[in-house]
Amino acid sequence: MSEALCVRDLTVSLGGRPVLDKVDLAVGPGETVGLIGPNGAGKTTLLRAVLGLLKPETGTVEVSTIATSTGRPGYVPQKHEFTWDFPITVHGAVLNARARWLRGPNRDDRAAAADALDRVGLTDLARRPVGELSGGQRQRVLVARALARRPALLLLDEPFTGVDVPTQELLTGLLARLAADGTAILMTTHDLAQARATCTRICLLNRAVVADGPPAELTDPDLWLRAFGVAASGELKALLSGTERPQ
Ligand SMILES: Nc1ncnc2c1ncn2[C@@H]1O[C@H](COP(=O)(O)OP(=O)(O)OP(=O)(O)O)[C@@H](O)[C@H]1O
Repeated sequence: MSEALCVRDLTVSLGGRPVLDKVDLAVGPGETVGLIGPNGAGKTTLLRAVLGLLKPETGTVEVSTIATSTGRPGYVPQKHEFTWDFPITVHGAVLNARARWLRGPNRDDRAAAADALDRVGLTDLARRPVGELSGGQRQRVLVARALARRPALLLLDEPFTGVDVPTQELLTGLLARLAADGTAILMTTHDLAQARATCTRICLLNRAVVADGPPAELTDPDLWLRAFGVAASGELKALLSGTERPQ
């Protein structure tokens, strides 16, 4: 398999209700795919299914073995999913992402943690307890934890939510460098401008895949009507096509 991730015909139900319906999605090395859809569309569920945390009703999820050199894809969850009041430093939280059952960290683990902290600009805060960090700093800890595993497939759940402009720029540059180095990236976002700036492809999801293609090609109002139940506004289309907002 040449794709880092290949999802085929994936159907998932939660609490007896269908949440994903026959989803097909592939992400190749070096691609950055934005998963966009309304609240409740199934974006997080799709990431969780890729991580093997949910059992599909039908369909398959294949993650290339190259993409799992450390066992699983890298995963950046939403900030509220991490226990921030746990008494651990930034360095400890990142090193911990490489923890193995019944063995302490080795030299490679320490080097990977130091490199991940450096990439997200947190080296100076390495000794700070995670509970004392701001929202944007916490987001960077979560990214560093994922990067410490040196994944070839990186999944991010709304990485740009609640972060300031410098942190957005840091993350955008970091994702671009990772993609240039061949990392396959799949991220959910509600930030269309950020998606256009960051993603080589956008997958419009509303339980099923409504469209999948380069951002500039997804300007058909009907696609947005089907994905969000609203017509694509001039602003939305301008954002996606990279043109100025119409007056
Ligand atoms: N554990 C669960 N049990 C039952 N239903 C669930 C469970 N988790 C999620 N759902 C439902 O599945 C649907 C998809 O949820 P999901 O979190 O994947 O959406 P999302 O696209 O990530 O939404 P958002 O943009 O709001 O984060 C929602 O209707 C949600 O209520």
